[in-house]
Amino acid sequence: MSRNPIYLALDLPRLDAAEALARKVAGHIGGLKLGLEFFCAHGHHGVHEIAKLGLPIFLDLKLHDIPNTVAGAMQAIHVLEPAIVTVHASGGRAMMEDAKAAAGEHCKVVAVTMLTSLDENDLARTGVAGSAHDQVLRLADLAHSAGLDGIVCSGQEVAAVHKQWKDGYFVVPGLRPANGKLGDQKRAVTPREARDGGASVLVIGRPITRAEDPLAAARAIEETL
Ligand SMILES: O=C(O)c1cc(=O)[nH]c(=O)n1[C@@H]1O[C@H](COP(=O)(O)O)[C@@H](O)[C@H]1O
Repeated sequence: MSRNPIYLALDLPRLDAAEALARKVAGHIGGLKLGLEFFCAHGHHGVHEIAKLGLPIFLDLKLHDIPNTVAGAMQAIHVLEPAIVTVHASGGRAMMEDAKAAAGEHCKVVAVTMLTSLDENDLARTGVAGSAHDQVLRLADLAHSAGLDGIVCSGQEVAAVHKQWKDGYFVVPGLRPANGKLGDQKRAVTPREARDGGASVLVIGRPITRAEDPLAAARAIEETL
């Protein structure tokens, strides 16, 4: 059986709580995602502590700056040996090329295309006309041409991206079980739909971390896949 594609988003302010939760659901997930909230609060020390659980670490820092600065940041996180790191595709081709060149040999670098908390109205307000679908495909193409391993997109676009980038690595967040609370997510699909669309990684946070019984929630999601 292939590896469990669920990466639990540990967006929790306390390190001990994050560690305890990860330990509890470890048998029902394939990896752990540490994002901005976690990294700003706990830095390298926090990553080392969570890595002790033995699951692959997805360091979701969504780097977005000039190429030289992003390459320097990538070098600085080398020691943490992340399995996956994110940059923003809108940082441009040179930035993505330099990020990939600076990444560790076994680290997948994936580009965030259009955040799953945005819809087409939000996109228009940033000055980008057209559909979410077109914007994601355009940025996926740019990330591919820059030599990245894959992209981050919503489950609404993943099948289309998969069609044009057969061996890409596709990270899909913004997932909600049927009838799950959306919160700030606007382009949500179920974990099963994302997997069927060709997602390589399913990022799931609040449906597990905020559940009354996180273990039961993780198990129930795993069973739908
Ligand atoms: O890069 C990401 O992981 C990401 C990209 C994106 O477009 N949307 C998105 O929600 N995420 C992350 O995925 C996680 C989703 O969390 P939940 O909405 O709680 O499941 C959060 O940690 C976000 O930072």
